[in-house]
Amino acid sequence: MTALLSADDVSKSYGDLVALDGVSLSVREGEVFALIGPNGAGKTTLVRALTGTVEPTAGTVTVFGESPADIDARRLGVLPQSFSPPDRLTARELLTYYAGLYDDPLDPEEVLATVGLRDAGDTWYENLSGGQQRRVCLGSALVNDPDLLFLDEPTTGIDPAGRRTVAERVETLAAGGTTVLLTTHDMAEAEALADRVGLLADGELVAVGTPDELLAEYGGESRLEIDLDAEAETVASMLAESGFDATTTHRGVAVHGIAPTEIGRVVDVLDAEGLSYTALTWREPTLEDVYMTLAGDEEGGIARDDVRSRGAPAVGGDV
Ligand SMILES: Nc1ncnc2c1ncn2[C@@H]1O[C@H](COP(=O)(O)OP(=O)(O)OP(=O)(O)O)[C@@H](O)[C@H]1O
Repeated sequence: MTALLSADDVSKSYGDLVALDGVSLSVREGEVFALIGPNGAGKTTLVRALTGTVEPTAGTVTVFGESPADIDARRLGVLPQSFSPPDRLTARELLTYYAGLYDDPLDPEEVLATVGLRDAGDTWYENLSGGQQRRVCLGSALVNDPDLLFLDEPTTGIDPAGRRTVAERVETLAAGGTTVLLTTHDMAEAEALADRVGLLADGELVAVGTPDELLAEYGGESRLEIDLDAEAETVASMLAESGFDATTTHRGVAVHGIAPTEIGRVVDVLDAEGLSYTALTWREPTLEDVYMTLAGDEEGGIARDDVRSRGAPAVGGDV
């Protein structure tokens, strides 16, 4: 498939601060691409470079094969991280206004319903809740039915049901051929929605791949988590004496490198030693584990230099 959006060795500095450091990335037509990474990693700066609102210090960006400055803005939908529409217009008036900027927009009523605001359509923007305001802003990015949609933290402040609505909308748009690049701190959202995920840290793209590829490479093993009343160190060493790879966690003990069929053997050891536990949970790796491995070094993840020496950033396909 064609690369609809690409960044080639893009860097951006603000004085001495390097916000982006040689980022290369391409997003294919119809793909949903999620950018994840810690606060200050450079996600918004990359979105702004891709949408042409920030001029890279070095490197090249192309959108629809052209420089962002030359493209037809009507083909883009952009939800910035912070966006302040006029306060004293209602949700309906705002979406009608934004629709009026385009030749062939979606019906504002339909967009209002899509973002779950039909009942609040006549409320001034300033009187909407934070999540409702975010929904209006999202609606404004959808109203021109864009070919390429940038969503910078679209679900921040939106409740779980609303997040599901947004996810369903993104899935519908992607199924209809819209290309979506989103940033998020919600790892479950990224894992569920994205065809590929890119992790930015300190301005560098540390890894790119499908969620499955990233999980296989950086997610670690499945594990059995045991919530304990007893002393975790004692339980971990007893399990270790029985040949299990057990480590302590904040809730008890985790047993690594076993198959689900071996859970009974662990329980046998606990029972034989008279150790009580409050819960046993089988845990498959998630994108949050990937994130902690790659970007959680301040919280105990591995150093990114180690990751680079293991062949990052791309774990599968092209970057
Ligand atoms: N206009 C600017 N002037 C100076 N520094 C900036 C500017 N915009 C961003 N930065 C800096 O660039 C770095 C990357 O910021 P950016 O907003 O891209 O991060 P982010 O990954 O989107 O963070 P968050 O998850 O908190 O939204 C930060 O250190 C930020 O302070």
